[in-house]
Amino acid sequence: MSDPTLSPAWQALKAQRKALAKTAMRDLFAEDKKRFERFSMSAAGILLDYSKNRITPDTMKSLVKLARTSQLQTAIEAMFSGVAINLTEHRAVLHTALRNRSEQPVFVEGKDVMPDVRQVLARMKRFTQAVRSGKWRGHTGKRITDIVNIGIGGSDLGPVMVTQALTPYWQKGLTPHFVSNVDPTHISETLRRLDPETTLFIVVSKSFGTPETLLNAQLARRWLVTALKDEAAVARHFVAVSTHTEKVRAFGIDTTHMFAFWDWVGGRYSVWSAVGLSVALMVGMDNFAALLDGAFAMDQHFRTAPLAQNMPVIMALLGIWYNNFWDAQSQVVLPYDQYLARFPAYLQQLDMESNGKSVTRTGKPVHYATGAIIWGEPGTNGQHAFYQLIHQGTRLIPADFLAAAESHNPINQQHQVLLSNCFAQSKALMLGKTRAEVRAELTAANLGSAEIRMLLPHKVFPGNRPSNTLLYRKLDPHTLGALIALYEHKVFVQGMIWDVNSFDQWGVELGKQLAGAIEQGLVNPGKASGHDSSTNGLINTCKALRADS
Ligand SMILES: O=P(O)(O)OC[C@H]1O[C@](O)(CO)[C@@H](O)[C@@H]1O
Repeated sequence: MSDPTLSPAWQALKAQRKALAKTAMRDLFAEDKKRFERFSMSAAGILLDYSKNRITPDTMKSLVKLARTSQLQTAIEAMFSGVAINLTEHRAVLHTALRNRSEQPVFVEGKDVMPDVRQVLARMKRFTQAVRSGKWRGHTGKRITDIVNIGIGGSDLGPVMVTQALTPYWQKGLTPHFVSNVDPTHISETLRRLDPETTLFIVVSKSFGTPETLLNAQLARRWLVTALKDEAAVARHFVAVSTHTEKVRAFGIDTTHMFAFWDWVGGRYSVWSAVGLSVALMVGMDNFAALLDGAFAMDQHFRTAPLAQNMPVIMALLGIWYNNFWDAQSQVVLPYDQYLARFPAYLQQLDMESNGKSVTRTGKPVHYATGAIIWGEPGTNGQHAFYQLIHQGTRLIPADFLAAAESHNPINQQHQVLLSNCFAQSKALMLGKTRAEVRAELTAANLGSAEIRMLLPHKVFPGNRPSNTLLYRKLDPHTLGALIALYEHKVFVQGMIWDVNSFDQWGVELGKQLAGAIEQGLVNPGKASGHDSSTNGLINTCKALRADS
């Protein structure tokens, strides 16, 4: 892949950015009454309104040209058809096969993976039915009431986000828990509330070598065996999800109670596999299948729609527009949907672990910005916390608003209040409030001229702050599946254009390596001296503080 910044499309975009520097979106809206129709589209039950962006039809044309320059269509086909596009790990990237609801085979190194995918789904179905119906019982014969997913990163964030998002579909009498942090407080506080006789642990780890997960799983295992006074109890209370049968066996989980997935599924793309077992237990396999269907619908759209009408492509290109041409450093995600409270956290891993890279796929340093900082909170909470900075701060922060037209909890008019806040925020960000408007308002409020002069600069909103709005009927499993797939593909498109490998994560390794030596320093007696002075100082102060207590 050649340097994207050298392409004519990149150069055209630079010129357009200059030309648009003084253009206000409020004027673009005034000039074009059809701006919403022009810059909105629907796919898989989701409407994307991208009219409140600093774009003209020419901008979009150049952005699409940029995508073409990156041979995006070829790359999309390569991903879907099992080419080993994760070059540093020599792996195919096939989360799309996990939700391939067609009869089409998907080949990895000449082998159709679909029979294995379907077989695991069938096993998940049998298992979830057994637990949900009470056929699968704990060691002492009691029904399972609590499910604890032990995993971290992709083995936690997907399951927890999706489970929470689908709360209205939960089976009565079952409660989910998620333990991820190696901080013993996390597992301890969870176990404190649980009854070992009725608790089922799902240990989820692609590698089955992640210390956080294994330590927490060992603690849980000890807690169970101590309480039930029988090693054999593990068989009825522990299942595993992993790609590593041997390691699961070595840990002491019967591999007949193991659900497999494959190394062509990245951790942060794995909720569609047996990694989603906690989701399937809570919402049932039919709803899990609807989640897969929704993702498949978005996959079909992504694979077949022309680039200019392709929702993930448009979102990716808009992200690049702000990231690389307007120097935006972050992207805020604002779900006006309480069920999506963990969606920003989920997207942080999806996006930042995928595109937080500074070398190209062939290992050359990049000289342009890549992955944005992703953050966010559900509306309206964010409004009362950090929106001040988005509206009047010095930084440009493109926003994604997400909202459902219909609530699962239609009480009084409260959902309309939520929606009106959502639409008002994107309108306010786009319009802003000019000096003249503020002056007129203050004058109408009968303020004196000195007071008006003092207040005026504080009350001006620059506006022209970009946002997308994603609107759907209701947050059901199908819609959620489509929504997640939309963001997955957005991340992929950006990675292709930036020419980074979105599917490895070497950046998490160094800290893991160093933690081992530091742990020795904390555990061994005597003063630590083998590190830099800061690290030695922290270890030794920690020991001194402990000795004093
Ligand atoms: O599922 P595993 O192998 O325990 O890994 C957990 C997480 O750790 C990471 O490798 C990064 O620390 C993530 O990519 C992954 O989702």
